[in-house]
Amino acid sequence: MTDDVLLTFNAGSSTLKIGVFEQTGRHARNIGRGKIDFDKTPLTLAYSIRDDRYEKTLTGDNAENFVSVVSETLDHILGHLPGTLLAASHRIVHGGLQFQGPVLLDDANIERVEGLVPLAPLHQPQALRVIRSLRKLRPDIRQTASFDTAFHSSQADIVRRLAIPRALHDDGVRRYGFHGLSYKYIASKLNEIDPTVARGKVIACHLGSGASLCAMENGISCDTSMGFSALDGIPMATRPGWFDPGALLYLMRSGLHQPEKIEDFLYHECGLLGVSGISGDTRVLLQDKRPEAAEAIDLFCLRIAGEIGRMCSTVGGLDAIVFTAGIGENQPEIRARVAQRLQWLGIEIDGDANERNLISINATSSAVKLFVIPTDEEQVIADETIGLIA
Ligand SMILES: Nc1ncnc2c1ncn2[C@@H]1O[C@H](COP(=O)(O)OP(=O)(O)O)[C@@H](O)[C@H]1O
Ligand SMILES: CC(=O)OP(=O)(O)O
Ligand SMILES: [Mg+2]
Repeated sequence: MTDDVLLTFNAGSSTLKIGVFEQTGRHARNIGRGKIDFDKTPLTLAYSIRDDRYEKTLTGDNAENFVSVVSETLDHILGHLPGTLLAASHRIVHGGLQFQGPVLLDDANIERVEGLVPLAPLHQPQALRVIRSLRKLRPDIRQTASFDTAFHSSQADIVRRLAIPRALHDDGVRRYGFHGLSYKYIASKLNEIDPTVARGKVIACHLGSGASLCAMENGISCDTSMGFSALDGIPMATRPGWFDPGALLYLMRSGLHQPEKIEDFLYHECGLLGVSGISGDTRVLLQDKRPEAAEAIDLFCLRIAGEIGRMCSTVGGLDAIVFTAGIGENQPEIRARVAQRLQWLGIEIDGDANERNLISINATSSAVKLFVIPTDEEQVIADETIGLIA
């Protein structure tokens, strides 16, 4: 029997990922994971704790009756927890200027998080609906928040500045950057794997359906590819990455008027899906023989390599590249193509190690080390929570 158990919630656009952790001193140890996939019907909660696996069909509905989804999920998991619940902790994408580290979610902080919805209109509400439902169902459960933007608050003011009038920057129109919980995990894991390299200049590539890059020095964020919103930077599954605002003005004059339509276009119709016309999933595109599929992958790799080049100039060099998240951890072909485009930096990949998804994938002669490190945002949320309430 464990005394204190933590639940983490990572609410994405199509999934709710759940982590179960036990507190061991000042650390959180993972003992379970679960997921609800909102694209699948009937809605099913699948999770495991230690060696036991559970699956439960939910009667609640993603859109209509979300409180009931949370209620059923909570009842089920609480029934199988090997201890008492210390806190329910959430990944929140946007912390704005206010949140630079984890916080307790009291009513005032929930209001502040709510106030940031316009900055992350597709991500923030996903976490908030879980938080609000839990608050309603079980106000006695302590809730905490860990922010994606917080890790980047170390960046120099000039890196965070957009070239627009100063007053707008002061009002918060600036580059924030995201996927910070993932980068924090990568920085700490790299420090275990290769402490010398971790003290140097490292570019981590978080390549999931949302994708970004982060340049770090001594484990501290110095630059990142996402900016004011999670639309900026490199192309993603269905988002374009940097996209000339002049082209957007042109589209608006040509009939794309309503903000909701523009938002839907930018978040759901561009990126790999838009370029290929086939899919936003690299697994599908790499199997497809049509030239549009190959072109989408090629553009993705070109833009990743280009962004790495730009960031080398921010930190003044490069010691290692780390690949992570769904694509970074599982797609050797994409890692190989990015590395090939960076041969001018003295980068050489070890083809065999790369194919096998090993942790270290550079050739011994490579001027830059290359790593594949599976990310774990839930672990960071759990560790931050223990630090917060200790
Ligand atoms: N097992 C896998 N093998 C190859 N590619 C994968 C695998 N899993 C995911 N991917 C790729 O990663 C993407 C999803 O990454 P993930 O990090 O899970 O995204 P997110 O957390 O943003 O939903 C998929 O669209 C696909 O391109
Ligand atoms: C910030 C962001 O893009 O997150 P995700 O990758 O979960 O969509
Ligand atoms: Mg993700």
